[in-house]
Amino acid sequence: MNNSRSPVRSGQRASGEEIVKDYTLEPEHELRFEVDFGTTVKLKLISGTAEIFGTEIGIAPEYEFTGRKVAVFTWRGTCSVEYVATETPMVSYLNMHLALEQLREQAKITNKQGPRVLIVGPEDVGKTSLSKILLSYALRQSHNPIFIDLDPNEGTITMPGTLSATSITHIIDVEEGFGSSATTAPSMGSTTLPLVYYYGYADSGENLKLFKMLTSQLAKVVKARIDEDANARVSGLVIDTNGLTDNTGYEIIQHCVELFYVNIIIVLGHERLYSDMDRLYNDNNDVTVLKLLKSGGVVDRDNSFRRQLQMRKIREYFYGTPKCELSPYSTIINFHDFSIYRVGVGSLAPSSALPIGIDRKVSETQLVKVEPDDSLSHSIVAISASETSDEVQLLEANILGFIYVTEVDTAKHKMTVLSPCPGRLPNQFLLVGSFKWMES
Ligand SMILES: Nc1ncnc2c1ncn2[C@@H]1O[C@H](COP(=O)(O)OP(=O)(O)OP(=O)(O)O)[C@@H](O)[C@H]1O
Repeated sequence: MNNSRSPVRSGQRASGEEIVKDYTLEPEHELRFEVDFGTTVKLKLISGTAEIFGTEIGIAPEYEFTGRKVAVFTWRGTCSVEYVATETPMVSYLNMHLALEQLREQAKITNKQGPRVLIVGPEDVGKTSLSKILLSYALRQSHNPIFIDLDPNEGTITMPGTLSATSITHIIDVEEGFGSSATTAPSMGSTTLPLVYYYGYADSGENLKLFKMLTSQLAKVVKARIDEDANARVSGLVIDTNGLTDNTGYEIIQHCVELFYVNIIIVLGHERLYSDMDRLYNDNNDVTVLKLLKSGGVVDRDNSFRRQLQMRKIREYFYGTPKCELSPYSTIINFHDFSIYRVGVGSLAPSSALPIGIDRKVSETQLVKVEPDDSLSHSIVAISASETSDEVQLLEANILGFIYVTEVDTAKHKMTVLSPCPGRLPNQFLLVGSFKWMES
């Protein structure tokens, strides 16, 4: 087989019928394919080298994809939609990585912090994919950057609705994404990663005050980790965000730049955002604003596809993936052993439901105690690490894990919940957000 080309075989199974297709990729070409939920595409590299969002794929294994949009790229050298693309921005992404590596080498010499990269842009421009590429390339060069996921929509690391940080110490799995690589990262020093906060909303601007509060907490812990871990300090940070192109988005970007001492802002696929950021940081010598092209392969995902992605992520938390199945435990818990809270305005009854003359002033970060009833059924509930019921502590505490409320029995004051581990829940303080899931 010609070493400068990478033949790839893909097979799609729809209603039991298997179609096998062979593709030969020229150097710097990309095979792109979209797989619907309920359909499976298997992919096998026959010879040569290829990668998926920065992670190299092997020749022997067969990779399976469902509900995914994928690009197989080869330097040397399919599906409901598939094609071979000759124009990809991968060379500019590689150059970006090389520039970051130079900054890491400089940081080693000066014993300073490596690059702190913030990736911004509108929805569906490939921000998460670029994060994966930059992180995977850094890992291949024995660096372990910290990945900060500030996109609560998908819950790239654990659950939708979360804000998290993890150290990248394992390759990012091409089938499972960050999930397994992030949660198997070893903890180092006193600052354990992955670190997860429960924000409870899908959009970072939905409860801006809470978002800022949680990201500030996250930044404190990341800073502590960087202070005690020289490799993390040199490797730097890659921060992924969700679509931030309006005024609230600009506020979030500036907040993140300050919090994480960001020195490189990468704007993907949005001219106006680039020129606004460039103007904003023009006088700031510490921050460089760069623009990179959006890959032609990035696909818009409609609300229904995004919802399916969220549901899959929740399912995977409890039941694992085909490669690593988990068996969650169903447990009955008493109402009086737990305190359940909701955060913010959206959780409250309308003012018209309050007694006449009672005024209600609710802050976006006010906690409201929830008395369990049927409305709690099918909710995803986070177990807080807080040691007390103090409002600030509860809001600022990280998350120990999640449970799913299967059923609420108000007569017996009991709830049936699904938990990833057997035995008692690790804490009595629970937080409920806006995410519901129907176990099927
Ligand atoms: N080069 C490519 N070829 C094919 N599909 C791609 C390519 N790059 C990204 N995608 C797919 O496009 C979709 C959107 O990409 P991605 O999640 O990286 O965008 P995003 O900007 O992070 O989105 P969000 O708005 O959720 O933050 C994903 O399903 C991803 O797998």
